[in-house]
Amino acid sequence: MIDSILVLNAGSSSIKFSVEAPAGPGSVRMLAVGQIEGIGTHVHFVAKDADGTVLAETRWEDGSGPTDHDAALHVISEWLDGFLGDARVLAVGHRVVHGGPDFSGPVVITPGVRAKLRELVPLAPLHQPHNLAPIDAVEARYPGVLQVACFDTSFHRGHDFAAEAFAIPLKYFDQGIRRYGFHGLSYEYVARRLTEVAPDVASGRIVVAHLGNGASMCAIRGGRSVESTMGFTALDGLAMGTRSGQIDPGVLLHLIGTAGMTVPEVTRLLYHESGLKGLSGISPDMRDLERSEDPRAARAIDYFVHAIRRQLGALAASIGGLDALVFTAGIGENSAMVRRRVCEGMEWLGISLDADANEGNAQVISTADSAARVLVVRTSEETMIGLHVLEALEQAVA
Ligand SMILES: Nc1ncnc2c1ncn2[C@@H]1O[C@H](COP(=O)(O)OP(=O)(O)O)[C@@H](O)[C@H]1O
Ligand SMILES: CC(=O)OP(=O)(O)O
Ligand SMILES: [Mg+2]
Repeated sequence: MIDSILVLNAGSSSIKFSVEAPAGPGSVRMLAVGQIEGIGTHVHFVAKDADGTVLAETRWEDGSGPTDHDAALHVISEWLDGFLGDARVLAVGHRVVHGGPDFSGPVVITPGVRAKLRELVPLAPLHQPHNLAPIDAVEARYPGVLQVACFDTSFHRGHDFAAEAFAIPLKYFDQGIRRYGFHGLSYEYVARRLTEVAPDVASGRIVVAHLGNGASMCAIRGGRSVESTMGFTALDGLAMGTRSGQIDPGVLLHLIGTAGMTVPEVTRLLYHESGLKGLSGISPDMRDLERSEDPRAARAIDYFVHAIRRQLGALAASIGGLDALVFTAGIGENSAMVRRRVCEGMEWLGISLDADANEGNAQVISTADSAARVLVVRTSEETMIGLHVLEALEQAVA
């Protein structure tokens, strides 16, 4: 087995991983990739090799599978132990959702860094604890190995003040109460992929819709992030699997002030009980809602699509038009229905969808004469993390 870089990516409903081999300066070769997805709903483990051949797969339909991130990490570690055999683990890269004001790029994890990342747990309760737990597990399994944290927030640093600030007194901005934006590793990867799959528009005005269990959108111009729908936390913007997305802060004042709810209760409401799950009363999982004939499922999807369309208009305004719209992540890559409904009636923005290409999950799903290109790009936060880790390894030996 080849000396490898291990990548771990804990999302809100999944843990994804990959094993990458350094393949010369600035490039990695994927040896294996896998995930446990559907934590909390239909939990499913799969690992594949570079050709997509399934190396291992388990579906637990009877509720006996891992029910939380800790248990999911255990399943993945056991599989990785067998896969890696006696290979040397050169370094481990972790997705860490919140980098706060201090981390604007990947960082080698030291006890001091680890402590700072722990302080950010309240700002990303669905992610940060699950991003940090594997750091300790890896240190116990491979003592002293180089570990690198790669942040969802980094790609968005450098936004203009108007896109980064809240209109509250400036001292709060200075205290770090800003719009950080998330899913940055995914957007960074998609921006790079566009230079390969759509080089003529890659440096233009792009809106990327990362629609997974967590969902956000990003306006990109000249390959750089200009604006994100997510803010101080990964609660803002679009409605998500279990998160509310944008909400009038007056609602929170009412719930806490007049209705007497506690902060932990409101936290639970906004992070765990809202979004598609809260609106439908059925499931946070888009696949369940697409299958359901319950009108509440249809209304939850209506809300999800409406929020995306509204943000698409807003983000196109912030970059002065639209050269390409890109769909990515679990829903964006797989739900032709959501993509179709987002694009319907968007001719005013230059979008003309090719219905057959969309149904067939093609890479380009706009018509040949569409003024704005519409694409489906499979994201890989893991590849982006692998590349960042490789840079850190090269710096460590330089
Ligand atoms: N074939 C599919 N059709 C519709 N939705 C899908 C499909 N496959 C996955 N999804 C949705 O993708 C979401 C999970 O996306 P993912 O990017 O893996 O999430 P995470 O935010 O945990 O990383 C779920 O809502 C799931 O229903
Ligand atoms: C930031 C975020 O919401 O991530 P995920 O979509 O992986 O839950
Ligand atoms: Mg994700």
